[in-house]
Amino acid sequence: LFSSAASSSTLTHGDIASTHGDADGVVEVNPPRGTRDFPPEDMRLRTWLFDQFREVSRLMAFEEVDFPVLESEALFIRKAGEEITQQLYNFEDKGGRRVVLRPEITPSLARLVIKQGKSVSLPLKWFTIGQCWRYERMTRGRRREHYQWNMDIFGVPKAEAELLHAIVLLFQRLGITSSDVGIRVSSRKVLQAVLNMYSIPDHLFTQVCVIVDKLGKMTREEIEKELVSTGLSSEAVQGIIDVLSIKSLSKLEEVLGSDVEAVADLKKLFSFAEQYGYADWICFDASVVRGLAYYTGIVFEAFDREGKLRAICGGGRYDRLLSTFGSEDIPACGFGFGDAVIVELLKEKGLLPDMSRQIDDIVFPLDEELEGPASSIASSLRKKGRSVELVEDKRLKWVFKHAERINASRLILVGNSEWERGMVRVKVLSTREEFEVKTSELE
Ligand SMILES: CC(=O)Nc1cnc2ccccc2c1
Repeated sequence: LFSSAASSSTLTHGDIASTHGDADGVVEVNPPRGTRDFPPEDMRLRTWLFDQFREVSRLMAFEEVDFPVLESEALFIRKAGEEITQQLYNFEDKGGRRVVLRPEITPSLARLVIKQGKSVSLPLKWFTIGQCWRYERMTRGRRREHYQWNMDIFGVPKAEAELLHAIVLLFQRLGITSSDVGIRVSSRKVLQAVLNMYSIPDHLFTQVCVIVDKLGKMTREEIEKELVSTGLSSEAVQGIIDVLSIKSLSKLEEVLGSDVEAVADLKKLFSFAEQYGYADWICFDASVVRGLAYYTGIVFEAFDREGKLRAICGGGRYDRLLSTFGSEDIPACGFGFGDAVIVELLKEKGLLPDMSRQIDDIVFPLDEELEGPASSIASSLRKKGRSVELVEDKRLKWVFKHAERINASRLILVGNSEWERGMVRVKVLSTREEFEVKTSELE
């Protein structure tokens, strides 16, 4: 393309559009289906949200890690029928390798922990904010990508209370209260205990979890049908549904007995919640199982108490994930917090922060031969840490309007008469006060 065009006088739109554009020559300006651009205003909101994620990670003394968005497909092949593994954004690369755009972060975390092996001392407290992908038939018009904040703890058999604290701290930073949002907490060991009561074989456990996670999204009949199709007896199905509708720990204790691990774990967690001071944020709800196959213990998800939105975040314990990758197991727990539902919630609650631009100084030469001096003023102010916009070949009227639009604190006008006296004119936009100052004393 460029070689042919370069031979002619200049590269024209036609040369490029004919290769990249469609009939009328304009290239498709929208991003691929199900994906988003982040123009400045949207990017300011995203940066603000991610800064809250980072600050909470710092408060919790977690270390930041990162991974490629591209991963081996093998990391996500699981047989439990999860929606997330049935919508892999997968393909074969030019080297014939089966790869995916990752649908979640946890398997990458596990891979790095295994790779780091002996060279890292436990416990590990790692966080990352990363884009995740799914290839969903656009019939449902849902997004194919989102960003997730992940917080994970490796090497601590009981650390879920720390994760819940991180989630509560995040909500509090955003101005969300425990009357806006709750966190449903349960344990997969509840379901384990029920399956044992009906002597259902262990290999059905993850499948049953994935199915009952759809409680509330599918009708009870559909769930019962799916459970029966995995080979469960109808009284086992009934027993599962009955236990999963329990909403109090004391009721659970009555049904399962107090020597069941699930009950002991949960009672301990709820007493820790009192000590952390977030007890009014959490509630026991046996129907919480979460839809990922690898959870083995405590699971939780945050929800809006008005019940208008999907889960805001969710997570749990996954003590057996590393052995599914052929490595020694290490106790682990973590959560994922998406960038979509939380923004919907903030909009609902009128909690979106002011996202307008803000810069410190606009520097404007009042005529052409002062462009040099204006650049030196801008340079010295930037060295002092001021954000400076250097404006040129505009009319003064435009500059005043522009200063208002981008919320500049000051307007620095470089004019001939002042410059000859080693001065510049400063206009403080908030107070309208205007004064001259020695160039050398400007800061
Ligand atoms: C509300 C939303 O955007 N959800 C979403 C969007 N993209 C995803 C991509 C991968 C996995 C989960 C995803 C979830």
